[in-house]
Amino acid sequence: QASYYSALDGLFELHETVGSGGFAKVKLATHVATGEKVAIKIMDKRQLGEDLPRIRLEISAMQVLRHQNICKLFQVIETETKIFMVLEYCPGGELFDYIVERDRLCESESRAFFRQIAAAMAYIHQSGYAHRDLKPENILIDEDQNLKLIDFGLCANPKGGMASVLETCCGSPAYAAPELVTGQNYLGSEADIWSMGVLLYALLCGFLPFDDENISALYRKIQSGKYEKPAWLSAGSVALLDAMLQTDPRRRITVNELLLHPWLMVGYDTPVQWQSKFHATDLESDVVQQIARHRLAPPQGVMEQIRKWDYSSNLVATYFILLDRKQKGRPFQLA
Ligand SMILES: CN(C)C[C@H]1CC[C@H](N2C(=O)N(C)Cc3cnc4ccc(-c5cc(Cl)c(O)c(Cl)c5)nc4c32)CC1
Repeated sequence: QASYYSALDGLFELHETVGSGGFAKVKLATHVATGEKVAIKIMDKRQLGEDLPRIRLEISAMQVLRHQNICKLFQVIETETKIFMVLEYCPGGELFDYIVERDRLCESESRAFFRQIAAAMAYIHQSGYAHRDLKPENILIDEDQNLKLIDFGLCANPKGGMASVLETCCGSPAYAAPELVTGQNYLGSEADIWSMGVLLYALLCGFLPFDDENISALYRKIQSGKYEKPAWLSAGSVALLDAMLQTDPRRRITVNELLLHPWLMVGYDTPVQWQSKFHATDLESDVVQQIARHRLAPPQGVMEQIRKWDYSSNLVATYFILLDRKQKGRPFQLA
């Protein structure tokens, strides 16, 4: 397996492979200009086949969706055979493994995580998207124990905004809403709320509310909406789970009602800050200054270059990576 890619020469130093999902390989790397760690998702276009449109969708969604709880896409490098996605480093790995290692999380840790998932989903829905494949395998943990959503390969951004219904059936069955498994027309935002209910249950219990090796038995359980309520679940947790795991999507809690639900507020005196901390318009001037100084170039010229938001350029990646360090309160300088 060649682990030398000329397209990355001088831009990134490649390290170990940390995972390989079906048609992609994920390697850790160091961004040479800033010395910062990143992850690079490497795909071979010839192996992608009919999955190529899904990757294009994931890339375009991640370029638009910039949020503190969504894994940041810093750069996209494409050759005639490969696509390289340069991504925010999440050393904590998947939330799925985090739960498995602990059996289940206590209510307060589940709440701290769930508030971040609700923030990401509120932002995604407000941006006119639906994720449609929410599960702990698609949620990563960064170096500060913050959650980062990944895998927007199934996300929908229907032309008519969220109001239009989505026909395609997708995502992972155990997290799929009843209206989805019965092939009815459904709203991505409503199906996402159901998946969030399944996710919250997985955090609090360490197993799934609806599970069966037999797929049609699983679908029947999902459509029944009946699930085990272990004794360790508080009344507040059960009330919220019931509000999200409503089989009738019209009776299901909406993401805006969720953000104000009492369960999310226990121990917190502020509602979930779901708006994105990232502003595409006004650039962070001290980051621009740092780059301009290092390049011995006028700041104005650097700003104009960045504002093109050309994801294939190393300048945009450098800006994003330094901005990310600043937002994490870490020192940022150019190597
Ligand atoms: C089965 N899975 C869905 C894939 C698994 C691959 C390794 C990855 N990882 C790990 O498992 N560490 C232990 C290290 C690690 C560090 N930083 C990462 C940063 C980004 C990503 C990432 C991976 C994929 Cl497949 C994406 O589409 C996106 Cl948008 C981002 N994975 C990272 C990652 C976690 C997920």
